[in-house]
Amino acid sequence: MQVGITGGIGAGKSYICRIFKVLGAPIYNADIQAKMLMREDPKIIKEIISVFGKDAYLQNGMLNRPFLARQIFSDKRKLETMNSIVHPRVADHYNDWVRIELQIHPYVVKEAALMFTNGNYKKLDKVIVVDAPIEKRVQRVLERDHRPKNQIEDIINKQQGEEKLFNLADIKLQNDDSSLLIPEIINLHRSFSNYEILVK
Ligand SMILES: CC(C)(COP(=O)(O)OP(=O)(O)OC[C@H]1O[C@@H](n2cnc3c(N)ncnc32)[C@H](O)[C@@H]1O)[C@@H](O)C(=O)NCCC(=O)NCCS
Ligand SMILES: Nc1ncnc2c1ncn2[C@@H]1O[C@H](COP(=O)(O)OP(=O)(O)OP(=O)(O)O)[C@@H](O)[C@H]1O
Repeated sequence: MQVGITGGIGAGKSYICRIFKVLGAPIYNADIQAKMLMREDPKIIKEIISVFGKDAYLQNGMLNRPFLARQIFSDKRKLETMNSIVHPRVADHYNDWVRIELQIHPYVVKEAALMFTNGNYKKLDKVIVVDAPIEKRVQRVLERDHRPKNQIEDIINKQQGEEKLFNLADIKLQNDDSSLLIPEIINLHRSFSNYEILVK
């Protein structure tokens, strides 16, 4: 079974994935894997340099994340170009990963900020949307990242199309401290672990 976890910036996707991980589920973090491919895949590196210039990488070959973040989160066209370079490769990489993981685990969790606008949710058996009040999300990201507040607002703006489709999710988790998350996640873990048996 393939479970997706999505939600806007700072909603708590990674926080919830850490709990699924403790319960034994393999987690695919699309943000992290995208960065790995952007650093290691020669074809992607070439395309990124041709669009964004040599400043896209630091001298040691690492991604120049603040530079790229300034470029793509303030310019819709550049964001779309970046998506078209990176997302197809992430999709292939995820497909290779999931084939192996599902041989040994009853379910996997894919964490990604984008899942509905690109149609990826259709390949997943269940999708969880994590949500929290906007002020809380901004506050969490201000504490987590060294990111200017206006960039957080830009990102929220760029993710609006995705948020409009959150009603397509199967499960909604409110991560606003108003309810206990861990028992809810343990229940989901139990039902996902038995999903194939119940469906068959
Ligand atoms: C520009 C980059 C290098 C900035 O890295 P940085 O560590 O500063 O930010 P981080 O990756 O944590 O992203 C910040 C927030 O923006 C969101 N975000 C990242 N990429 C996108 C995107 N293409 N569309 C919408 N939201 C995005 C993240 O989910 C997160 O909420 C990085 O975000 C990136 O490479 N993005 C493009 C690749 C991509 O689409 N990744 C998302 C998963 S496929
Ligand atoms: N319920 C919670 N209690 C305490 N801290 C939390 C909770 N949920 C999230 N956080 C913290 O808030 C910050 C943002 O959460 P997290 O990184 O999981 O969000 P995200 O949805 O994965 O964000 P992004 O889209 O930016 O990757 C993190 O520092 C995380 O540890």
